[in-house]
Amino acid sequence: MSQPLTARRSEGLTGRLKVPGDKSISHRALILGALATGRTQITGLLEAEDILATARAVAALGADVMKDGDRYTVIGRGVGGLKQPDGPLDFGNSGTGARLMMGVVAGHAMTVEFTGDESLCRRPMARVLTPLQEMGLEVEGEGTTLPLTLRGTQDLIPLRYELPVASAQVKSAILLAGLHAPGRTSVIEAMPTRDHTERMLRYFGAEISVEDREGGGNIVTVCGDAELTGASVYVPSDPSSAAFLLAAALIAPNSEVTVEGVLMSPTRTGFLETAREMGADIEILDQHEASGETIANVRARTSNLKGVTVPAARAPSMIDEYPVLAMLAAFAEGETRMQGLAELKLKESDRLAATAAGLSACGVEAEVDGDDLIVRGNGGAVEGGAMITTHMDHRIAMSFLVLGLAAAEPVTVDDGSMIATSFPGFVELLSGMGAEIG
Ligand SMILES: O=C(O)C1=C[C@@H](OP(=O)(O)O)[C@@H](O)[C@H](O)C1
Ligand SMILES: C=C(OP(=O)(O)O)C(=O)O
Repeated sequence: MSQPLTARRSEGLTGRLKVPGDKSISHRALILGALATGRTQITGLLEAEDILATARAVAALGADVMKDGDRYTVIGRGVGGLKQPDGPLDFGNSGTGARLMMGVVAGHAMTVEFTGDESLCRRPMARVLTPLQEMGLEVEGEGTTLPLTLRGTQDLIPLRYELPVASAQVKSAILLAGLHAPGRTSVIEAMPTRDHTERMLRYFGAEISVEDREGGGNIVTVCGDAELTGASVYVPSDPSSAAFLLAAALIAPNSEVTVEGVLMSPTRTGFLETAREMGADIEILDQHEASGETIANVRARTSNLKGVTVPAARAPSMIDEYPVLAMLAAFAEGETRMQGLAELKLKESDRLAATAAGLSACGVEAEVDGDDLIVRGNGGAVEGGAMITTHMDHRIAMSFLVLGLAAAEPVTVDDGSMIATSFPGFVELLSGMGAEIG
């Protein structure tokens, strides 16, 4: 059942708060925990629908997943040791969960049906299936969208693969399959994407190397027949979730908000870099290392913003933040052009089209020009007063609710229920900052 939500113009948003754990690291902690021998303890795991779907999937494959207070424990079955599940694996709305687990199932002699919700069943899977089929995975039928039945094998062949799209999900699926293949599996990426799989694999004891690729990017190589050992994982706050609260503070008058313990991996900080180029008053405080990642407190204050050009090369480091960046652009003076965003058409919805349509409905000049998104702000005044179609997309819902906090008229999103897929507590945290939302 859809749950409309409305945000009204609010002033003086303030607070020092934490957002839930990083979604990418949470998926990987559960998956590597299941593939390791022994006990993996995870603190700060994101308890959102996408992650709970991955937890159910690894449990269906034979790992023990237990919760005790705010700590999760996974008892793994070792690389190649998972068992045939009794029924289909349902990944709900989550592209990451489905695609990474395809890499895992590829390395086991089992037949597994993968499925998901209406949005996930529209998303392209060939990008993962093609390299995994080269390694030995079999796919029943001709389809390349879920539901799909996959047959893995214990005799995977190692692969050297050049990514045709900048995608951490594809890279990770191949590396996870590579754990099961004898020899070295390499993924060549022209643009560096988030590197959480590589970092965590090394932390769990896999042999993995990252070399510079000539002309830019990386060559990531994992050694097969790997053994992983259970470890303790701390999940820092998700920078993609933090971006919504920081954006709200930047556009709502008289606001100052600090988000604590945010993951600051350079593969994830494109939003902060771009917002600063737009003139945002953002400060990075108390930066330090924790569990092999850099984290910091991030403070944002109401700012006068100006339009900028965002180069395509920055896209992987802020791929999920473009819809909310577009909301900042709506309040900026002048044109913001976000370049090279073909991948955004393939997310939970076509985010380029959904963002441009929603902004136009709110009286903001916005258009899609090929793979670019263009937003023309007029320096602070946004009408609002629209009902936004979210197309089962959590980030579209959250972005337009943020816009509504600073628009002249209230903004309603047709369905806020999908927010729970990545950011449980979003509405409550904003309310706690003084926002009129509900
Ligand atoms: O690897 C990951 O955890 C993710 C990678 C990105 O997708 P792509 O790999 O498709 O760019 C991102 O959009 C998604 O939210 C999480
Ligand atoms: C694209 C996203 O996630 P996924 O691909 O895992 O569904 C997202 O969270 O914005």
